[in-house]
Amino acid sequence: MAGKRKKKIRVAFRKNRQKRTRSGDLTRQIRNDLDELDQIESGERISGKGELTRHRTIIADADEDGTAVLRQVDEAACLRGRVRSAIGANNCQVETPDGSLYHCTVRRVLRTLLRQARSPVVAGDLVLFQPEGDSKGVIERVEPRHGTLSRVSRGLEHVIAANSDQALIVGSAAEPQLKPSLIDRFLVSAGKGGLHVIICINKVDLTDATALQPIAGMYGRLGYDVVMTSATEGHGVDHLRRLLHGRQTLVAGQSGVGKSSLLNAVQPGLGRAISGVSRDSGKGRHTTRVTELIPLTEGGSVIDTPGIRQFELWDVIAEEVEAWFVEFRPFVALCRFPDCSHTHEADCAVKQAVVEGRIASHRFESYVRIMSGDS
Ligand SMILES: Nc1nc2c(ncn2[C@@H]2O[C@H](COP(=O)(O)OP(=O)(O)OP(=O)(O)O)[C@@H](O)[C@H]2O)c(=O)[nH]1
Ligand SMILES: [Zn+2]
Repeated sequence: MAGKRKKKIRVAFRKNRQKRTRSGDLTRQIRNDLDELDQIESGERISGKGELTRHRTIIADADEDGTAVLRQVDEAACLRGRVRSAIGANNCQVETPDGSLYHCTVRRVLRTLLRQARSPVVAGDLVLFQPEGDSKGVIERVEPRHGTLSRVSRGLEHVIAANSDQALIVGSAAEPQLKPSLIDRFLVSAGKGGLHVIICINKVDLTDATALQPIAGMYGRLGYDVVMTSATEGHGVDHLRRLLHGRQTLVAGQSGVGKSSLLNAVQPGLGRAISGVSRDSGKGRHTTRVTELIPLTEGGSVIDTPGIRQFELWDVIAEEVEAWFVEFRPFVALCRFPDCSHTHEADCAVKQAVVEGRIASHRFESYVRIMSGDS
């Protein structure tokens, strides 16, 4: 009997979908999402026709990048805010423009729609939520995102944070050793996400700074801001503070390079936990576990992210990787084959430029590793 009811519901749902598809107001993304919703509802979750009807009327549109938008939200009853942190869909901190904090959950249908993206709501998201009392609420809508950083996790896109102007990519001169290949991966993702990049090399107190000049100079010539810092000794902190002032900055980098220490130095009193403290208490590394937006008192905000060991790239196609290796550009047109991937082909002008020292060999090695799917 229950089976019969589910079948009826599925048919009604499908008919409705076909009708709307014909009228052309559903994008391919939303059709996929509806398929998934269908599957879920044909399973255990649906409680009755009323609920199905509610879903049907709520689901209206999806933007091309898959960000779902629920058009029929009662905007007058909602507040706007920015997500400070999101630990799963039931635990989001949202800040309104007047500085009030709300502890929000995410409307179930929105979660279902965005399930495939694995990131229904992330730090930095601009949302519309229905307040419940003074400090709680339900997120009804996530505005289309810009300025994102993503990575792949179990084959799915994992948006780390949204709506930033720039990414601060932190590496350390030592402990752990600087990993240019990781920086190069970040550069591709940040470029793809539309973020300006600042490369920060921290812990310069641990090495001879002149040894870092060639690599700093190389990234500088490629057009990235480069800043050398020592969070413990204060070196370069004023420069970094100026670069962050008034902007929305996403902070990323390997674990232990000093991201939290740098933020504490930029804004004294911030009190971000640093790895040394947790190591003493025996809790090991990866101190920053939650991606969190922190307003800066002098204007702007930073989004601190957990350290990332392996930064896999999301859905990058060959042409895109090439686009973010900006120094390849003058040579690409000179390759013998117009679709040259600059890996195995003969008469490749990019490879020739590497041999002649006009492209840094470690940059070319990073490129080859990314193209071969190595992480
Ligand atoms: N010598 C030196 N040590 C530093 C510097 N900055 C940070 N450290 C130390 O490096 C360790 C890691 O610092 P964190 O600030 O926790 O690093 P993190 O990048 O935030 O680490 P995760 O939270 O795991 O991502 C701590 O023991 C810091 O004291 C620096 O400029 N010089
Ligand atoms: Zn080539």
